[in-house]
Amino acid sequence: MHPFTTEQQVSHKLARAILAGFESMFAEFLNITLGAQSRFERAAWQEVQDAMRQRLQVYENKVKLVCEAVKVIAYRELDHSDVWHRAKNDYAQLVADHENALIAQTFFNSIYGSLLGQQKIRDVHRFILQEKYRPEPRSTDSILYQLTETEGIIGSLRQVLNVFPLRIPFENLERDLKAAHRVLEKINPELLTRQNDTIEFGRSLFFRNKAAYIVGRLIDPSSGEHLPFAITLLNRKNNDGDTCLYLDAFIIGEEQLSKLFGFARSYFMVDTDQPVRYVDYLCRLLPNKERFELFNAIGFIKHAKTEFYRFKVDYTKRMPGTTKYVSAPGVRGMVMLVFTTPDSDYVYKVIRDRFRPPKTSNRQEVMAKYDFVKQADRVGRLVDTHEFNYLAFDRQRFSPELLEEMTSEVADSITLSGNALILRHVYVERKVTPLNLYIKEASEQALEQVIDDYGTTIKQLAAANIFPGDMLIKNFGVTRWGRVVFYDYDEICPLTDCHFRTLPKPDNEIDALSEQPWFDIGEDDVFPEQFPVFFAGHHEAKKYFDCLHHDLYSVEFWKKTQEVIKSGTLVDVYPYKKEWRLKHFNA
Ligand SMILES: Nc1ncnc2c1ncn2[C@@H]1O[C@H](COP(=O)(O)OP(=O)(O)OP(=O)(O)O)[C@@H](O)[C@H]1O
Repeated sequence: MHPFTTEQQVSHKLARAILAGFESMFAEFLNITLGAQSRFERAAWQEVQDAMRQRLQVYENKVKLVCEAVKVIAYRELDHSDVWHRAKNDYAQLVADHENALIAQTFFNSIYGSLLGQQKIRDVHRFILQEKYRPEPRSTDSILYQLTETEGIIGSLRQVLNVFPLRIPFENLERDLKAAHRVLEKINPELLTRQNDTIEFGRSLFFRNKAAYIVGRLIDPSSGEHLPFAITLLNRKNNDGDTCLYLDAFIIGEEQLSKLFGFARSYFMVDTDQPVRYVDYLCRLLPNKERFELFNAIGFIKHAKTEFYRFKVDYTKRMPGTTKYVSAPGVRGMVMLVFTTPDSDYVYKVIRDRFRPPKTSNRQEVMAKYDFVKQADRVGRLVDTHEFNYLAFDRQRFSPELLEEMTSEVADSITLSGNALILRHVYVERKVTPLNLYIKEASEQALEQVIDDYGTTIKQLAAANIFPGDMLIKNFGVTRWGRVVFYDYDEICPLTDCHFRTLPKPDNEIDALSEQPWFDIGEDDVFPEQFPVFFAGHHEAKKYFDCLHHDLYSVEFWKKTQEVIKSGTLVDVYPYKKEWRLKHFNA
């Protein structure tokens, strides 16, 4: 007698097919990641950009393929709830001892969600909230090296660097170590006197853009206190034309490391098949970062969404009953309805059903712009977005004003069902202080600093071939570290698509006095001379900008930047302060 019913057999096949799909997805993701070292050694920066984009596609492409296979396997039973319930249990058993069970479970959720429509999703069919599917702490020994500091911190630094067998030699390691000594003397002299600390660091390098990082911590064995660090390796050609390594920075402390893992930066490539353990470890180094932020930082953006959902549910449970979702502070968007709670670190952005004039784009175009940002090198200046479909909220948690606005402005994106308000489509972003609000409260010194950084942001984005489109200061925000970032993406585009022009001179009085443009303006035309309008009503801010970034008003600046981009030059952006860069201390 056959031990299985047809339905049981189908469930088991589904579980196996999805697991095979997951393994194949993971292998592709890993293969691209494993190439990071060679791309770094060859200084193949264009390939670095291409690989980053390619890796972002792997998950969704694989989900599509597996869905097709699953449709064939499931056949008549495709929408049988109990078949999927059993498939989930079978899958749970198959991945019980899997190194990356957590990510594999997310993959199952993605397949189920894609095939059955997110609306049908219930917890019995996916791995999210049940306690038994929550992450358990595991040992991180297998991903770490430990050394005991016997020759002082600089000697240990030499030992750490020798652990990684890169194909290119150091240009002059002793010079760099001396420079590191001088930096520490200035920034943290106490560290130079420490003895017998344990130095612990990840076995895998973290690659991003043109850099490779060693990430770890110094542990004081007597007190158990620890201090996270990152070592930055860069490369360049020496006088003989050979590509050589050099140490660019030895960054120490949680604040510095936190900036390195900031939400406006691109994703790291960490060549490991144990990413979950890396996240567990990074959580130890950066206790102020959430798990989903760290999964995101190393490129597991789909699994980061599962972790975000857990975080959101737990956070909401802890929220006092009186705390409500309200409109985000700042100027209301014409395209986006944005809400948050006063204490939350995140905002939710929903595309409005109708855009207010003068906006002329549509939902698809806006989504394409947000997608463009996801694929771009965000150079630490574009806030990362997490796109969700069918994200559920407790309706009681919305303030009456917001609920009213939502039912009239984003009715196409919400479903009200009992106590739940389900957002069919929403972007989640890290909350920052809108620049227009920040400058109202800023001291003279803070104002000068932030306006300087606003100009630098525009320049860094330009160098990375990104034109924000709408550069009004209300569209920029300030992070808790005082960095300016951009968050309004509906007019963003590649800089090389823009046509920069000088304003034509009127040759008669009627034209000169006209309030409307009297000359033809193409869709891609941009007139930098008009940029001072971004400061409408902020005279002090404009004064600093005029002084520090006057070049942004000239067509020459923009055209020159376009030429540099077209020549294939990729911008250098350092995710740490100048003071930490050793080059300033080289003798
Ligand atoms: N990440 C964020 N952190 C804090 N506030 C934000 C964030 N994103 C948006 N906001 C707030 O929501 C408002 C509208 O957001 P956003 O600029 O993205 O919408 P929009 O409709 O595209 O705007 P616009 O009408 O300028 O095109 C902002 O002015 C700001 O006050």
